[in-house]
Amino acid sequence: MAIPYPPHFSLSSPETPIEPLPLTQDDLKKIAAYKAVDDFVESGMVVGLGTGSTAKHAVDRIGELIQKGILSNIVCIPTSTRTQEQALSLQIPLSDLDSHPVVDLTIDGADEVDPHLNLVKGRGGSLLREKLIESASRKFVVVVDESKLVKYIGGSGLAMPVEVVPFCWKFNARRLEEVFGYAGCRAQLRRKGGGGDGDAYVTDNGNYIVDLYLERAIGDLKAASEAMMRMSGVVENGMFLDMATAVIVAGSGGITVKDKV
Ligand SMILES: O=C[C@H](O)[C@H](O)[C@H](O)COP(=O)(O)O
Repeated sequence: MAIPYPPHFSLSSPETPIEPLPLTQDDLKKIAAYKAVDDFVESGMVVGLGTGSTAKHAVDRIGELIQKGILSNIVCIPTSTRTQEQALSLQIPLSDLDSHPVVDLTIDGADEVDPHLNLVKGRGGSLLREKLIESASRKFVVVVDESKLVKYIGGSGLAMPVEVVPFCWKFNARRLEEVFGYAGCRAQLRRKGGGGDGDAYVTDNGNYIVDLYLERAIGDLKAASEAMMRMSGVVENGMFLDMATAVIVAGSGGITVKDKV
């Protein structure tokens, strides 16, 4: 059941009642991200910082609570250079997995969430560092607006990202199309600016991304993920299976928290 929004997201007050404006998608992202920080982050923790337009709000909130002295003795591990820059600008103390191999909690967004809390991630290009840090996390809390909920992985019809080495990327793109031909797979190199003829988009790790577009369900997700990871030159894939411990969904009717069962 959805929980109504907390008071600090209220758009009106008894003193100054106003006609509530409809919440934008970014408002919903912020609501989910703030709830995750307020409910899960505690002083003394090692916290993984996700990447993307939803995770950005969580990083802002952590920075704010540190500045106010509400959170202390925290060290954070960013999942991308973009998040690292944001955290540095907020004076959030940073570390990495080499120094802190066990992470208490990571908060991150997702591109798709299925009913079993399996995820697609990486449309922002940060899947490899995200999977590394989220796999090392005791808790992995996902924050999304309701548009990210899908019936099955790939069900949005949008990209399923696969990070590949630049060397012979076309060969690997063709192999991915062949292996997932039964799901009507089309593989496309991600390019800067999203156009069809620009330079290849390059990840923080110097790799390329091949986006898979599926016409039908890919079937056994674990088998599909393993099939990708068996290909030389495939570095990581955007399916995050059985990793999320909780998903916070903000929708027009309120916040829903889905826990892993
Ligand atoms: O690489 C990017 C990440 O996996 C993001 O967490 C994911 O793409 C969701 O991003 P957003 O919150 O901007 O929709």
